[in-house]
Amino acid sequence: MAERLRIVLNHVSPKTSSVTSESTAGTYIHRPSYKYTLDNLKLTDDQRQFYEDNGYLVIRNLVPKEKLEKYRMRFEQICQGGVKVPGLTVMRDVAIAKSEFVPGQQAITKIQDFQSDDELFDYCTLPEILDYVEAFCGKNILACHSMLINKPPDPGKKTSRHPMHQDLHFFPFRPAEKIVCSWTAMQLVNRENGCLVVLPGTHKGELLQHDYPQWEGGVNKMYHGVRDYSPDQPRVHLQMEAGDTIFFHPLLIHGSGMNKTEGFRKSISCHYASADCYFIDVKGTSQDIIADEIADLVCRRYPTLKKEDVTFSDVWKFKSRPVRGTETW
Ligand SMILES: O=C(O)CCC(=O)C(=O)O
Ligand SMILES: [Fe+2]
Repeated sequence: MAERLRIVLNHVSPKTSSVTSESTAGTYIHRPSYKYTLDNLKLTDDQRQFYEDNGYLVIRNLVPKEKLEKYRMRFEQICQGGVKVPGLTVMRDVAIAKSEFVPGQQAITKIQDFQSDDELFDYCTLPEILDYVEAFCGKNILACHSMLINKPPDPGKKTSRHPMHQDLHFFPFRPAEKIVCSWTAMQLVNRENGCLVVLPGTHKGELLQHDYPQWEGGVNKMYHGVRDYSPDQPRVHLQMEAGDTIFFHPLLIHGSGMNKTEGFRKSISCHYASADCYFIDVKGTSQDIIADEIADLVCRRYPTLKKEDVTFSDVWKFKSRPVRGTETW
């Protein structure tokens, strides 16, 4: 009987590796072992297995176009200086003097940390997205890192590229499988304007050493890349339409290409973590350099703070907001 059950279950679920456990009734049953996803109602078996194997999943047409238009308009208002958002980080391109909205100012490549702006933070609270996030983080979800990325037309120096990296490099919380990024294209994003590039399966590896790449034309602030990255590994270029959303694991190696068009390429993203995540001390690890850089940035913004008082963990706790469930860090 047990042998027959084993054969039947293996036959039904040939793609999932299985572990054998003994049920209370004493019968051997087979449960698929999943490392990167939780039991959930949202993902189909194929989607779940795809994420397990590849470390990412694209859901087409997930975010309504009207929402994207609202986020775009809010971004424009912020860039024009009409709205001040407390805590917002504005990043400008190293090489491009021509801004999209305010002539004579360095181009804004990214705004980060819009947790205190209800209009942009609306993206991080969308039920369409959180229903998927539950499959990775569980029921108590914190939005911990929000970004709107505005990849500028490349000035010919290739500075619009985003080096290949793992997002976990920036985070002092674990476990990695309880963290996920949602990244939504706000327009057509393709190889011409610099789509996301991923190395499937790299989420199964370790957190690697990151540095600023040695690029001739300069590198944008915080654009750390994987050291000794081998460009020969299989890579996938993800062409996406407005509203298409990718969910990906924080160890997945990814980056984005040069923007060869005349327009700014826009996407919006949020990293989520389970409220059950715990903090680690990054002293003496490969994350030391990013912790130090972030502490410098915070001290420049709040000059009354002393660097030794700014802990990497506190910065992340400060930015994070519960978006499903009530638990927090
Ligand atoms: O949108 C992009 O170009 C990629 C951005 C990214 O991966 C990041 O900021 O961590
Ligand atoms: Fe990233």
